[in-house]
Amino acid sequence: MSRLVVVSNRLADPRKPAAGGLAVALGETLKRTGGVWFGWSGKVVEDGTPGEGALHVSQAGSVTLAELDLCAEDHDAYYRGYANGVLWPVFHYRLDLAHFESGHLGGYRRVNQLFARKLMALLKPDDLIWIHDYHLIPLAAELRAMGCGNRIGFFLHIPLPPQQILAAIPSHEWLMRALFAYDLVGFQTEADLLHFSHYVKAEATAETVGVSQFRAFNSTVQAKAFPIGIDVEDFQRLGCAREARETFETTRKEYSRRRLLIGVDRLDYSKGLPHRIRAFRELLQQYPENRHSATLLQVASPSREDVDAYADIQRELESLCGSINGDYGDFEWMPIRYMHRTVARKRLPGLYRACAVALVTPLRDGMNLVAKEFVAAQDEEDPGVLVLSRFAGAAEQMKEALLVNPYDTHGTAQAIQHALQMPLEERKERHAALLARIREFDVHWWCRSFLQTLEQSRSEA
Ligand SMILES: O=P(O)(O)OC[C@H]1O[C@H](O[C@H]2O[C@H](CO)[C@@H](O)[C@H](O)[C@H]2O)[C@H](O)[C@@H](O)[C@@H]1O
Ligand SMILES: O=c1ccn([C@@H]2O[C@H](COP(=O)(O)OP(=O)(O)O)[C@@H](O)[C@H]2O)c(=O)[nH]1
Repeated sequence: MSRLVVVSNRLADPRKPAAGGLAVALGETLKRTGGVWFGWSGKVVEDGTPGEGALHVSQAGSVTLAELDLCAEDHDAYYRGYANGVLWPVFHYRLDLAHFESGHLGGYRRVNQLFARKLMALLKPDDLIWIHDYHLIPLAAELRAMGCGNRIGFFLHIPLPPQQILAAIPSHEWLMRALFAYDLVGFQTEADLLHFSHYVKAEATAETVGVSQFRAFNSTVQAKAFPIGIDVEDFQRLGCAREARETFETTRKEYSRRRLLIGVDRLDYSKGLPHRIRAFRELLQQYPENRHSATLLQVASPSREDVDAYADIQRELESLCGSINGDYGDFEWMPIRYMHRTVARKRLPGLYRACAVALVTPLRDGMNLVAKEFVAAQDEEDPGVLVLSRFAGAAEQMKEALLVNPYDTHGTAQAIQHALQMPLEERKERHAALLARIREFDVHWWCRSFLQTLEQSRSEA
């Protein structure tokens, strides 16, 4: 069997807990398969030379970690400037937040070339290479230019927007052409795949070959949707451990007279946090019976704080929470408990289980693993209800949640009220259907089906 080489910007020791869906999912995948995990070390070297970086190789159980340092100039242009200042907002349909600067694109290309050079030195001819996410779209093209003949797959963890939005990126042709250096490109949803298909047909006169192959630029790439999942059993085991049980008990005790709602998100404008808070205010306004009983626990995990748009969203969120607590709260009850910190993963199952309703209401999200974790953590005899944005990738698979349009404040408030009032039988039915689906399409299904398809593209070739 081929060795698996996973490449992503963010990596984490798979033996330790991680925040952020990609690190969590890849850690769980690699713990099983073993192999190499190559990525940025998380270290930024002040005064380092652009295009250079030290590589640190270490062993973490069955996984070899290969971690690359980046100099401050490269990191700023590649991660903050291009990946999170252009690709993240545009791919989340937020052209208004994108800042196009040619220097950032230069840094993005330089870091992808550096990744390619350092990775080439570690590769064996039979390795199966799996590259992840928007930070590294051109990596396969750089590797090919250096003579790499291995099978290379790519998975995009974030949405792919419609052609007209993608085309606003000044270098969109170059970026999308780079996808044709892969053997297989995976998306989170059928909607993303459709956008890819429209784009390559309209902008690159691509032809479809067979069911899921696209031919353009003298290359053929296979493209398919592989919705990412979680390790349901592992998450449920985590829920039985001491820390999760303690969290459950203390939360239940502390809020014994309340109905709890939970939100767990990175503090990111794509997560729709201000919209959610406004819908919660509307709930208190329209359905006053919830005053003094409903409490929203909102975890907002710090993220990308050096990008301006993230500082803006933090200010907006904090001012909204403050104004609702000021308007509605009293000595006995505060409507919102807002935490600007990362909650340890081992505590999350207990927190989710203590809550009657989860609010997962992004304006746009690749998948959203929190939605799946909330379902996995519930007591099957008395489950909580998931209120889920129709614009999260998870909505394609999780139709038994209460699907909402987060831009519709009134409709979202109505759905929250429905969730709080839902009879036990209906909760159990919806939960059982959701649990069955996240079990069937778990993280191991995701990994297996992607890698089998990539392997098959090898035998076809
Ligand atoms: O690495 P950061 O800049 O700190 O950001 C954390 C990760 O955020 C994004 O996660 C996405 O992947 C999840 C798993 O597939 C998916 O459920 C979620 O909808 C996505 O937003 C990003 O794509 C990762 O690269 C980041 O590491
Ligand atoms: O305080 C926090 C916030 C998030 N997470 C984890 O980070 C991941 C977030 O993934 P998701 O797909 O929901 O969104 P992303 O942050 O990747 O966009 C989930 O596994 C969460 O359990 C965590 O452990 N602690």
